[in-house]
Amino acid sequence: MMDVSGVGFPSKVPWKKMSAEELENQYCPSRWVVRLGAEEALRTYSQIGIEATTRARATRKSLLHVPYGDGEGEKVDIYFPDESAEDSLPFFLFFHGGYWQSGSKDESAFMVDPLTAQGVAVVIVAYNIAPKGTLDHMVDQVTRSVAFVQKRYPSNKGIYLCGHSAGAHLAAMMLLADWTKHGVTPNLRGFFLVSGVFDLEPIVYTSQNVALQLTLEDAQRNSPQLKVAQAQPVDPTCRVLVVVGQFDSPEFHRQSWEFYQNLCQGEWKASFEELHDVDHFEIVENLTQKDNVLTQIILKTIFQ
Ligand SMILES: N[C@@H](CC(=O)c1ccccc1NC=O)C(=O)O
Repeated sequence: MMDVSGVGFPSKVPWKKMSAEELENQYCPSRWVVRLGAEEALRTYSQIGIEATTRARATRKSLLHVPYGDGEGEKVDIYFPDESAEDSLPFFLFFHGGYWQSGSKDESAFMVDPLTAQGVAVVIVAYNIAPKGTLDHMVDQVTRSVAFVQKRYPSNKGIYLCGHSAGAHLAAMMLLADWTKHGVTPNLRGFFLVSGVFDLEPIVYTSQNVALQLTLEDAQRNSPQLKVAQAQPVDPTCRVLVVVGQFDSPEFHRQSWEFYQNLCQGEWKASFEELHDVDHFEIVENLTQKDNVLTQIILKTIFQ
């Protein structure tokens, strides 16, 4: 493909100069894991997620499989701190990753233990992954899940959205949501966008698109990167934290950094963190631990 940036300048879209093989590699997070082989990394991630979910369901007060809509699969699990009023709490919503085609709420309750221990209600959101769901449908589902939490807990002490990888994309789309058609403006106080993808165009040219079937137009319509600098925050004090792991691929680093820069061009109260010594999966696995840096950043943001 042609480099449109001019001779001697690094391209603003380096992926357009990559071979198909290199692009595939850049967008396959498990291949960048250094501590384990790719398959073992994926297995470990899923095992830690399942263990954390089993523990959360056994030890925390919870409401499981609560419908946020009429569609099959439109369910959330809500985990509460012990002995607290259910409604006047900060609510932390988590959207799992898996390239919009794998993962589920039933293996994604990573952060329930350390956050509920500090008085935060945690909501793990399910959405219809591909090929059942299209990306437009997932974005609509996630929007309705956020509106549902606000309607059910109107005296909440803030709604915080966190997503990982593809889930970070879905969370980022909420920066652009039009709440008027949902009859409620959620009390959004913070976003934690962990190892996300914000410009979906390169995904169209990878094997991830076999299940997703994104056209270029679908990808552009669903790319917060192209829109966020022009979007108006509902609440200008709402924090947006963009986080990437040291061992995430260069393309994942570029996606996070450029999204952060676009947030700064708009009126968002954004910050950027590269987390030392973690890969695409450890960055979330470590949220099971209370003394982990990202867990602490999340708690400080909620209780600042
Ligand atoms: N097939 C992908 C899996 C993957 O990307 C992934 C798996 C679990 C949670 C997040 C992921 N990435 C983005 O959503 C890989 O091998 O890295």
